[in-house]
Amino acid sequence: MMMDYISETDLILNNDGSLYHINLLANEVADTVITVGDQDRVAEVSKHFDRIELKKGKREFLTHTGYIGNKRITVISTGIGTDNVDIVLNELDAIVNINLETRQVNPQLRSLNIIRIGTSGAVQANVDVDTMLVSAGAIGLDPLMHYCEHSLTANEAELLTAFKNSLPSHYQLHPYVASAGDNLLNSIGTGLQQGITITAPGFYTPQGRQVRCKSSTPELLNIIENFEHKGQRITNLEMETAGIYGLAANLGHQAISFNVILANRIKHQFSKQPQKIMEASIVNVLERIVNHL
Ligand SMILES: O=P(O)(O)O[C@H]1O[C@H](CO)[C@@H](O)[C@H]1O
Ligand SMILES: O=c1cc[nH]c(=O)[nH]1
Repeated sequence: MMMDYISETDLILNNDGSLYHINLLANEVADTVITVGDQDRVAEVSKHFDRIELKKGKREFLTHTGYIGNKRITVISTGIGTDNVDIVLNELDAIVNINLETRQVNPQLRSLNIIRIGTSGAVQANVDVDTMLVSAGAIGLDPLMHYCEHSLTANEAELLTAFKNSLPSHYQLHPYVASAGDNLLNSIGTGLQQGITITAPGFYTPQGRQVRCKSSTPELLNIIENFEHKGQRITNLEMETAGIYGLAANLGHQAISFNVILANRIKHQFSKQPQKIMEASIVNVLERIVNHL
């Protein structure tokens, strides 16, 4: 009997042997993977490649793999939210760490560098619109990591307890904590403003926005702005980082999230030049990858 056989319904392959959603084969993923939310941002990244060897896509998951000099890079869109992060990270991991013919985990595991370039809203007055911020850690208010075994460092556990204690007891929120990969934080993440990022399971009421839906957590933004733990503050809100950090750690990959700050929620400001600041941020992150990875 084969050991640890992963069944046809646990890991679904297309007829060409590619992964069900992301539609990629084993040799089509580089060790350096940039994730972006927006499909249109994939080409905004790959236009800086010297050579593109692959363009493939299915649903919101568009992938370009290519080279800058000798550095092979994959850029893939996740779409919005950690439900999509679950798909992209599990399928990327399956491509590099599972033999798709025998359906067994490879004896030698590959560790990817997973680098998010996304947009975000600041929750501190001193985090300016049109700047870029690295998430040293993330607090997930989405449910993803509650379905995956994960252990916490002492610092992560303390942060989680402190954040839980800051929430009113009637809030139905179940936070988790995950951190950036140390190797990436200390290489391509240096020299930029850093902070704690909250990953929300939505853009409107889950991020404290008041439009027509009446919020059941009206103090949330204020609590987030004023939360402090050992001199650390929550800096920004978005919708993928905690899931990427949690799953990457669980699967043995390194991850880092670069947040392009388009909104300042405290000052009620929104960028007047989102494309321009995203373009500059992409160039900045690609230079960091080429020079330090
Ligand atoms: O710009 P992206 O990468 O999509 O990231 C942010 O923007 C989307 C919301 O507008 C969410 O996905 C959020 O995380
Ligand atoms: O405020 C913002 C801006 C971008 N993305 C988010 O999720 N929130």
